[in-house]
Amino acid sequence: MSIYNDVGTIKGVGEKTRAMFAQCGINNILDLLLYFPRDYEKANVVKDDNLLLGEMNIIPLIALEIQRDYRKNNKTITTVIFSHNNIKISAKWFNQPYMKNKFKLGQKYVLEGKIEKFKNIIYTINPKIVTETNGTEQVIKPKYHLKGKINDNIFRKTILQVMKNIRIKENLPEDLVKKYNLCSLDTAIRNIHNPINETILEKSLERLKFQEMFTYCLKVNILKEYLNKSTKGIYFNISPEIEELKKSLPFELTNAQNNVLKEILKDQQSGLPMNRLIQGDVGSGKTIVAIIALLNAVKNGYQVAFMAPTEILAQQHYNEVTKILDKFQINTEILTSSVAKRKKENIKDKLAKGEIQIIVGTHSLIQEDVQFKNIGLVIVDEQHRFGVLQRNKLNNKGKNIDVMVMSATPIPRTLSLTLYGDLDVSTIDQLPPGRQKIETYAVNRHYRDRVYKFALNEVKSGRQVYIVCPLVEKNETSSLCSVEGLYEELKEKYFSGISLGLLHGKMNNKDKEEIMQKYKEGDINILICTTVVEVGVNVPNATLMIVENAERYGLAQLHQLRGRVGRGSYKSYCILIADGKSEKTKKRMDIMKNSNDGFYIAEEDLKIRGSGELFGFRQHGENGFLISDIFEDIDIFKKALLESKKFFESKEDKDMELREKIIKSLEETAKYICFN
Ligand SMILES: Nc1ncnc2c1ncn2[C@@H]1O[C@H](COP(=O)(O)OP(=O)(O)OP(=O)(O)O)[C@@H](O)[C@H]1O
Repeated sequence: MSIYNDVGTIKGVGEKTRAMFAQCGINNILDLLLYFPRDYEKANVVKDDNLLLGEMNIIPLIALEIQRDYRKNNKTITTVIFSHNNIKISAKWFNQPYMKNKFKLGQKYVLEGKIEKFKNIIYTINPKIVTETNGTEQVIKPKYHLKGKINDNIFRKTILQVMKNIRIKENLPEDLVKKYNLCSLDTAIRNIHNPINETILEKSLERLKFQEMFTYCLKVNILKEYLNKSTKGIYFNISPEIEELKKSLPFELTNAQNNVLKEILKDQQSGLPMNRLIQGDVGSGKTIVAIIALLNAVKNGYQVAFMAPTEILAQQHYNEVTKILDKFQINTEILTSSVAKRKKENIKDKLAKGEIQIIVGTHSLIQEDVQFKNIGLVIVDEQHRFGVLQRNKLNNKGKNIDVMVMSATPIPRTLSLTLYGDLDVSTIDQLPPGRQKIETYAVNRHYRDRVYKFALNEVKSGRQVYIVCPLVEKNETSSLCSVEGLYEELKEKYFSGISLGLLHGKMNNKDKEEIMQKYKEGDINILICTTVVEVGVNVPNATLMIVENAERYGLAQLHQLRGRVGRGSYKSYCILIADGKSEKTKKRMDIMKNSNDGFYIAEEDLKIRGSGELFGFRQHGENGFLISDIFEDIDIFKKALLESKKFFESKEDKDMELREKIIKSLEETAKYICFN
């Protein structure tokens, strides 16, 4: 069995299942193996008296009594009483009357369920019947982030089938595996999908994270060297239109903006390819600096591409570019997935002929078959993604073009030096004048009434409000707030007669844009949304940001969210509704209350997180890493960085062929883990 075989070749995977896998982007066995779980469900295996209240337990029982069904709140409730070591456990099923037929009095069973206690009654709701427990002390089941009809069971079965027939070869240098006491790649991949116990699971995660970060650092090194070698770039003149543009702005650039601009223009005049990261705190005014760089490249006769991480931001950048550069008569277009097919073809055609000078789009601009006549500068607005691979691809679009990366997330200096090790870094370390401190409060759920009344007052004074929730739809099994649930709850109770808008990632792009546009124009007063608004959205009239379940977010993310207000001259507020009672949550909320400085917050965030939080799963590939979180796994990252440097340097005098082999193997698998 080869890892590049189609999933359809796996025993038990027919056409239908194959199509289901394809919906999740899984086409071959490698895709399947690298589709890591988003979380694990753990259950304690009860032997004698080690029953854990409030936890999932797998527990052997004897059926004592089958009670008659009854109805409550429109639900049929089925109850069977069991005993375990003389403890009575009442198992209840909702709307599953057939469950009682599965038991015979006096017989032994094994059930899996969360065991709770109310007064003197020990009970479990909707437990499952378990057939095997493998004799272990704990059962750990992976949970996957799956789309469409496929479920965890089908996924697990298929993975187990593959594991029977595959051996994964070690591919890290032997001395590294030994030095850090890492488990083998084979063990890691097997246990990530089918953990024997928690210790091995943690070792497996550690190994894969190390590998992912080691590979990442290696790529940064390779890219850096490549960029250093490709010395010939484009020579740009300083166009007189820059001064004209600056004069036409309704504000003066800050010193920090001017300094960064100088660095950019120096790069442009140097005749060497620019590879620069522009960092700045939220609202520091990165966009205008980018637009000036665009203008200069265009006035030197080159085409430019401006890429944003989301469609909303691409649209916003497009509006800003066309507005600010209006009088310079530059042909500017936007290319995103919501552009109609014919128009898209037309734009691509014009780009290839050089008839469009500025193209704004999402990151997919580089994936698509977009050809340029003479591209000279690419600006990448990178959000939280550290896309070395993507940046590498840019080099295929033109010979030694200038690349400018804008990062909207303040990153601790220690990290940015390595994450963006292939780039020169400029920092806009000053906010435009007149910005007021955003007053920040952290409250618990009991203050919600006051918070919403406060929101109402803001709206009555003509301002606008954001309310951010972690979920899109209501989920009966979760106490987290959802966009749809909150909308239902608030629309009559607090906000009747007020225009509310909903915005989340499950909406199609056209609807998202429409809502955002309405909000910008002030037709929507309160926007209830998920973190799709997180980065870069600019609505100066918005003055209140409410974050529900604030304990769920990282500090960098909260800071980004808060940065959506205080963008105009009005006094602005951020209210974090956090229910976590832990010391850590309290500390985190305090940092938010006491500081508005993104770089300081990022450093503090890093300190609090520390190591040992190996379960920091992100959605599949969200920030460019499949399994690692650069903040939470900082300790592993440091080791990987050190070793990658040594590894790279030890290969210094080796020939280019070897280098290219490494790059090729990294890019072919393109998912950080290479099998051989
Ligand atoms: N020097 C300045 N003086 C006054 N206002 C400015 C200045 N520079 C930019 N602005 C304005 O500040 C606002 C924020 O700028 P911009 O959207 O570029 O921020 P940003 O750095 O991209 O922040 P974020 O990362 O939050 O998107 C915009 O409304 C912009 O017009």
